[in-house]
Amino acid sequence: MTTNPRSGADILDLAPVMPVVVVSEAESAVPLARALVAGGLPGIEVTLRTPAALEAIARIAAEVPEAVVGAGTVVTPEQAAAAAKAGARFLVSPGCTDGLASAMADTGLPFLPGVGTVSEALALLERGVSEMKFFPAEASGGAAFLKSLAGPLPQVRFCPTGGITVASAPAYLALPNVGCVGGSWLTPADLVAAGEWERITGLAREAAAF
Ligand SMILES: O=C(O)C(=O)C[C@H](O)[C@H](O)COP(=O)(O)O
Repeated sequence: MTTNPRSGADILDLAPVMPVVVVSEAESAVPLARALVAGGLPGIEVTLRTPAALEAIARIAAEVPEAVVGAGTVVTPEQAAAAAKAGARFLVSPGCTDGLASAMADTGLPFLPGVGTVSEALALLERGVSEMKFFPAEASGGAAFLKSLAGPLPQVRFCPTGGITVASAPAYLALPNVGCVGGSWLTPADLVAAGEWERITGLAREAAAF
């Protein structure tokens, strides 16, 4: 069984790539998680964008103990609590407010709050948070932006997400302040709908080797 992450750093260290998945049917959650784990990616961010998301998190937590399932797209305090109740082992948000950061901290789970600017990163540092999601990565300046931050803010490590592909991931991962990258390219909707689990394992294996 994979160890539960206890800090933001533990989340970043799960694997080079964090699959960001949108689950439309709760029935696909378990085989999807198994396919990613088989490819070497234990950490899975299930976005709270679909009605099936909380059920998907609960099923993965109960049935795939080798996976470390987290909730993504946490945008309200209520969602943070609901995701924790469903069995999420970490939380990820695309942006952050004081209220959301407090709600995520109150769950006792490790979390990666989202930032897109230096000032947002500074606000989180003031709260003692030094691991963050950088979103939307490509649209907000990409690897060049994060490279610029490594000088003034060397204590912050990021999981850039948003527009990253198998081709652009290595440039991010080469930076000292990037722990892992997030992306949805590992679980294309058509492969999930068709139950093409072996092909998803293949995409995961390629990413796990970064
Ligand atoms: O839902 C969230 O919480 C987000 O922050 C958005 C996702 O992380 C990105 O949509 C994934 O990015 P793509 O790999 O470009 O699909």
